[in-house]
Parts: sequence; C-alpha cells; structure tokens
Amino acid sequence: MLTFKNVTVQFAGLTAINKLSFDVPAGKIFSIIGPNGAGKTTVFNCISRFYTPVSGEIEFNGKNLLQFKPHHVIKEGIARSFQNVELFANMTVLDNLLTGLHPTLNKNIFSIALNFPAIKKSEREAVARANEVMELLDIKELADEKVNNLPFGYQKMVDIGRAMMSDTKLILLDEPVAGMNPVETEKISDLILRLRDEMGFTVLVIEHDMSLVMKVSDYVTVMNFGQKIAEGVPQEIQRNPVVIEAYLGEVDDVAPVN
Ligand SMILES: Nc1ncnc2c1ncn2[C@@H]1O[C@H](COP(=O)(O)OP(=O)(O)OP(=O)(O)O)[C@@H](O)[C@H]1O
Repeated sequence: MLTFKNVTVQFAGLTAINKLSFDVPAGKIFSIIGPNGAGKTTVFNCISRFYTPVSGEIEFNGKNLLQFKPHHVIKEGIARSFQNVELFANMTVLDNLLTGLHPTLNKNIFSIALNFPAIKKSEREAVARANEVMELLDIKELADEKVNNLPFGYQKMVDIGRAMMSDTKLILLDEPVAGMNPVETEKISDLILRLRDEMGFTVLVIEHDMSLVMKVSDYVTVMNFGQKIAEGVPQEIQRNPVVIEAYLGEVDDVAPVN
C-alpha cells in the first residue's frame, strides 16, 4: 500500500533519512522503532508531505505521493494522529470528530453562508459518520463532553477517532501511548488491533513502548541514524543482536519471546 524507495531527507547538511526503503502491506500493522533522532518522525512528515525528500520515491496505492500537497494526502486516504494530542480542548468530542472531515469537504464559503440544502445534507452525513466512529470507539456517551474534561487516554481515542472520520485507508500513529499509564496503554493497544481487525484500516505506528510494538505489530522496521538496520516480525526483531545493541539494551536484558 505504501512504499518508500531509497528515500533521503536532508536538513542543511544533516541527513535525517538515508536511502530508506520499506513496504507497508494493506491491512497490516507496521511499526517503525529506533532511538531518539533516528528519523522516524521525518518518515511521517514525508508521508504527510510536510517534508520533501532530496531523492527517492514514495508511492501510495500505486500513485506518486510526492506529487500531492498535504491536504491532498488526506483526500487520498492517509490520516495522521500526532505525538501530542492536538484537539480543540474547549470543543466537545462530537465537534472535534467533525473537524476530521474538514479537509475533505468541498463546499465553498457562499454555499455555506446561504445555507444551501446540499450543506444541510453533508452536515447530516458528517454527524452520522461521527456517531459511527464514537460507536466503534465505545465513547458515544461522551459526545457532548468537552475534550479537556476527559482523561488523557480518552483524548487520544478522540484524536485517533478524528483520523477515522474521512475516507481513510492508512492511519499514521505517532507515539500513540506516550505519557500513558499501563491501563490506558492496554486500551489503546486493543484499539489499534481493532483498527486492523474490525475496521479494515492499515496502520503505521511509531512507538517507543516495546510491549505495545511487540503486541500489535505484524512487521517492524528498525531505524538508526536515518537508516534501516533491521526489519521483520516482532519475534525476529526482539532477537536481532544489531537491534538489541542499537536500541533495546543488553542482550541479557531481553526477555525471551513466547
Ligand atoms: N525540520 C527540521 N530541521 C532540521 N533538522 C530536523 C528537522 N526535522 C528533523 N530534524 C533532524 O533530523 C533527525 C531525525 O529526527 P526525527 O524527529 O525524525 O527523529 P525521531 O526518530 O522521530 O526521534 P524521536 O524518537 O526523538 O522523536 C534529528 O537529528 C532531527 O534533529
């Protein structure tokens, strides 16, 4: 579904990503791990089209992603949840979810001002989609709750819910459990599995929490200094000495895989 081919990104002499290649298959959970500064967020910023590589290709469903502007990327079916929850704190859960549709709505300001019937219809459809998403997330009773009254774990769910609002195929999750307690982490890891299994999304995750990565991932790519140093299923990654040295700590510290 998503392919990086020899992608290189540089910032004023610093190579943030160096000839990186990987393939994210449709319907899978694919994780990118690596130490701080390895280049993981830069990968997401290339996919979102905030950054443009100096060389290499990025394809999404067979299309050249580099031809698109950031708002077109969303229309192509790629949605992103950010490292820090970026919701409208004083707005309700329902209204925050509705903002997830904003980039895909194609209405001009005059038809909105004149309150054309087509606008009423798309409003109704948007609210219906938000209700569907809240049902999937099991947070329907929170629809009218202001987001800043919710515990952090629920705010993250709303953030992910917003990414589910449009016609999304690939969801990018940037450190979805950063700052969460174990109960919240468990809830989000269950949600990530449901995104794949019950809702049919493909998920690309950046995460430092190894228990989550090992639990949810179909495939893991490991980056260090902008390069891919390993790739495989979680069990292979957990045993790979190069990965252990670069990232996971001493060999003796790594728990055996069940
Ligand atoms: N806009 C930018 N301008 C200059 N340097 C940048 C920019 N974005 C990223 N970098 C640099 O590129 C390198 C990779 O950064 P990136 O944020 O992708 O790493 P990361 O693996 O996501 O790290 P972390 O786990 O700490 O979030 C770092 O050295 C970073 O300082």
